[in-house]
Amino acid sequence: MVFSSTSGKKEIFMEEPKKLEELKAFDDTKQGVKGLVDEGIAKIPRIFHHPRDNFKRIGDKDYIIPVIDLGRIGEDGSERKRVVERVKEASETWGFFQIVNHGIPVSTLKDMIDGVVRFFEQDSEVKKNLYTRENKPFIYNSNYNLYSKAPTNWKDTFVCKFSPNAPRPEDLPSVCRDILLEYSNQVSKLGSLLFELLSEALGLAPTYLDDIGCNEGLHVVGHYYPPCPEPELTLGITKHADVNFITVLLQNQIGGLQVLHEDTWIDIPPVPEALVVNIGDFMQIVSNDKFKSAQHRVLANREGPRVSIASFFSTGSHPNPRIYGPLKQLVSEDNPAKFREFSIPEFEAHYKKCANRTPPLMHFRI
Ligand SMILES: O=C(O)CCC(=O)C(=O)O
Ligand SMILES: [Fe+2]
Repeated sequence: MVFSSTSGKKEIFMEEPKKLEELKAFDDTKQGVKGLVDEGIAKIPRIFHHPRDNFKRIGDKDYIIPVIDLGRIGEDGSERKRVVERVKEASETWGFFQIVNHGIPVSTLKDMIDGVVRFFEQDSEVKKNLYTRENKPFIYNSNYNLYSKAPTNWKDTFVCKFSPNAPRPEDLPSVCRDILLEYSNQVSKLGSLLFELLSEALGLAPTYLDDIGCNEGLHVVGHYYPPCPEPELTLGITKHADVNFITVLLQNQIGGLQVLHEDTWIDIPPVPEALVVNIGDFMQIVSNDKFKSAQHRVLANREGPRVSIASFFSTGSHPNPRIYGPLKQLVSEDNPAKFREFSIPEFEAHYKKCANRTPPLMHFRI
């Protein structure tokens, strides 16, 4: 499962509701936001207008979010301890950190970004044939929740589902098939290491989170944010939290990603060769609020395209008999469970019905 949720607070999305016919006309082009930019529009359509918020903004190339070097953790026990401590602190404070020397070769990172660019910049008549809102192993469209009340984002996206069921190679587009297979393989190994470090950061055995199925689902999502003629009117991705265990994000050099921390938007600037890791709602729930699933967003940009690849680690899909809730080891009389337990089918039913109004963190909170 991969989901994301917008804030649970009541938000005024637009002065007037989005008009179905405008959404449909945009969807029917099958050319996404990139198609609008290719046409040379100078003003963005109304469906992309977002409300402003009143949060402060700091950052602009300040490296506030920790950058953690994973380089020597295999060789040196005391180095591993220090890394686990930093992962713990970042997960508790920010819900976000960056990692360097993470084991994925720089050439693979570069090839993956190039592969996403190749996909979105291929011949539009060929790409059009892949545009879909059906549940397939590889889904390309613009705004998976286009027809919801949420504002429309200035981006196009593909989702590729790698596990629990691996796609057949022929399900993947040939322009980026090889690198998608290579990158997913590498990021999956990195995910296992991150779950070990996060387990240790919670004071658990290294395999604990893996054993409870946090690492069974992997979706690799390619985002393409075309340059925007009126970036102050819209967003690349509206404020949301990720509804999974963790996300590993590769971004190109354009920037725009921000995390909301105590009513302030903080930039997460691109660091060469680094990957961004963020905690999702499920991790906040199993950690009983110790780790934070932080709200984040992406600004639209005059420069571009911004390209990012988000790898979502989550539970596998049906049948998953496990019950999720705060881990028994992390609750006590003094620190009682802050969420009630739920099954995945129960979670999915809730999500389908009203995720955008009540994110799971609020719905399952005691
Ligand atoms: O593109 C980015 O930097 C963020 C993507 C993101 O937040 C998401 O896919 O959930
Ligand atoms: Fe996200």
